[in-house]
Amino acid sequence: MQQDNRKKNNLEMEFFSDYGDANRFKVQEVIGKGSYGVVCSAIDTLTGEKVAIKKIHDIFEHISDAARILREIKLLRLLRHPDIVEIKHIMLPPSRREFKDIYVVFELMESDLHQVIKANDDLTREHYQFFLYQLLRALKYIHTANVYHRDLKPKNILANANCKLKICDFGLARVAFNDTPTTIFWTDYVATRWYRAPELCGSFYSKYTPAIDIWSIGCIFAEVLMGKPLFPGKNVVHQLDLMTDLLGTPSLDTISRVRNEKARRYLTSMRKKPPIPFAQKFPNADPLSLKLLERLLAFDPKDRPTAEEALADPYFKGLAKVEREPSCQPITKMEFEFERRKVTKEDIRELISREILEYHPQLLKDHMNGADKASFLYPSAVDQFRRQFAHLEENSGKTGPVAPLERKHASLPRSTVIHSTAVARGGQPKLMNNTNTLNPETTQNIPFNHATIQAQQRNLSAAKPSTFMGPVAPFDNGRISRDAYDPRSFIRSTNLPFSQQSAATVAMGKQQERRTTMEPEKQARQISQYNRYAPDVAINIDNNPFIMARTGMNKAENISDRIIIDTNLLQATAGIGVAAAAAAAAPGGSAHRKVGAVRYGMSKMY
Ligand SMILES: Nc1ncnc2c1ncn2[C@@H]1O[C@H](COP(=O)(O)OP(=O)(O)OP(=O)(O)O)[C@@H](O)[C@H]1O
Repeated sequence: MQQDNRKKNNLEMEFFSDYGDANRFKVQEVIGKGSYGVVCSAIDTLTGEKVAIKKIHDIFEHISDAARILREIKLLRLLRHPDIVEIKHIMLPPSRREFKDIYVVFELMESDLHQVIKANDDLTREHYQFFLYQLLRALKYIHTANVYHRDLKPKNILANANCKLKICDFGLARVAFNDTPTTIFWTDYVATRWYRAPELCGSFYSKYTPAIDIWSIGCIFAEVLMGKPLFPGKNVVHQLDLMTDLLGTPSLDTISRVRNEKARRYLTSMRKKPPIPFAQKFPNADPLSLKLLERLLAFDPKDRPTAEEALADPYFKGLAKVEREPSCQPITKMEFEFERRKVTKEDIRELISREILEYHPQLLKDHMNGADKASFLYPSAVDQFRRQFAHLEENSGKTGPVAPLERKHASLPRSTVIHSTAVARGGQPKLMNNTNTLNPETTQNIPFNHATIQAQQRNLSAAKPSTFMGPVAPFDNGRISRDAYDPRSFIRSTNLPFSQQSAATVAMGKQQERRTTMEPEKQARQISQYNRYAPDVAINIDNNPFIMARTGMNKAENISDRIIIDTNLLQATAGIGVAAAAAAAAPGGSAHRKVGAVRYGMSKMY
């Protein structure tokens, strides 16, 4: 009898281990924090790969948060591309009906573009070109799927030391369906102001186009070239001022196309400004890159190229190849039905569970066959994870961050493609004896010289701890192998070695920066949660930022009335949201993220 029981237990273990996850991931340390959760590095003992596990807690506290998470995990499942971060797995919660947290396993990246820009003042022209190429290639794929990212910024672009960039954070993304009035979709626009297109700063139109993402990519590229944000506006009016300082006031023709009458009037009444030549603003950049940048930053969205057109720009001659730049099948309406209906928390919970099952094939099969029981308690690793995360979070606060062995925040290699064209930021190329571009085809055979790089790192990291030395070349060649849609078949390069000292220093800085920015983030979240219950409206010209700026605080105080205005400074003056104002003042912090973002109202489902 006892033997029978043991046999049964073993069988169960075997069966469950398929999706029980329990010992599969060994969590290592906290590597990031966002407003939705904590991210830890871990080892996937099944594959030996390093992964990043994001714990998203209390996902059902607010339905809009839950919808955001559903949207993100769904999109990342559907958008499979080497330049988009990949979800590898989602842990099975113990109960389908009652779970609160989810653990999402991503491929591990080493840094993000924000850190890279901050720490590398000696990027080369090849880096610039290659960065932009990858971003546009990802965008082509995303846009052909009919998805708009809507929150592109350096922090949402993960980076590896081998120059690989991957777009992440699809929480604000939307799928555009032809038969759906997009107006509703765009009313809850909260994307980061500094990267926001002019038409979004002034609700020029009732419908937006993928050109909003192209604008953001233009801002990001300019930031890469300059080493600092191009348009760091303090509020939307200031944002538009900065744009027109560089681009000049828009032409009458452009203004005449603006549908919002008040915005039109505002633009017409602006002091006339001539455009500043880009060659003057970016004196040392490759003229071809500036020509493309000017196109990306066209004030009128109709003048901006599509991602596909931008990839065909002469700037990418020798690098771009259509076969390496796949499109995506448009996402079907069915997948995003929940965006178009009134849904309850329970509906979203069910949909998230369904998404999780996509990573647990056997259970998915059972589910499809109706064989699973909703009340069934899955053998889940989540309890164990909860304890591990809690322990790490506690300790990372007390003892400071522990340098992850393989993480290289803020480091990027220099080109070893013969002699690189190192361009001091804002300076002339240091060496011009090589005009090699980071051609995925020519670089694929360049040997990856581990030993040399390690030696270089040791020597140089002592002098300049946050700068990474090494080649651009061993990028995975931008090559999309047989199945362009399967990132697993994408050829990956070896990760570069890691300098303990530099990583510790940089990680510390990063951690500190996060600590100081968490409060404003929380504040932002509170404000947006408050606003979440606002009634549904389409873009309302009375909520136009220009009007807000003029009418002062009476309207701003009336927060429950549909909007939070986009001026942290106004909030500060009026004494409402002092923390938000402090956030606005914090340079380079999260202030520009969500605090004070325009929220014209809620989309229909809420
Ligand atoms: N795949 C990954 N590899 C390495 N680090 C990562 C990965 N994903 C996220 N991180 C780190 O964790 C941090 C927080 O993650 P993320 O931005 O996804 O959280 P979030 O809660 O959605 O953030 P936000 O507050 O911007 O919405 C990031 O800034 C990044 O440094």
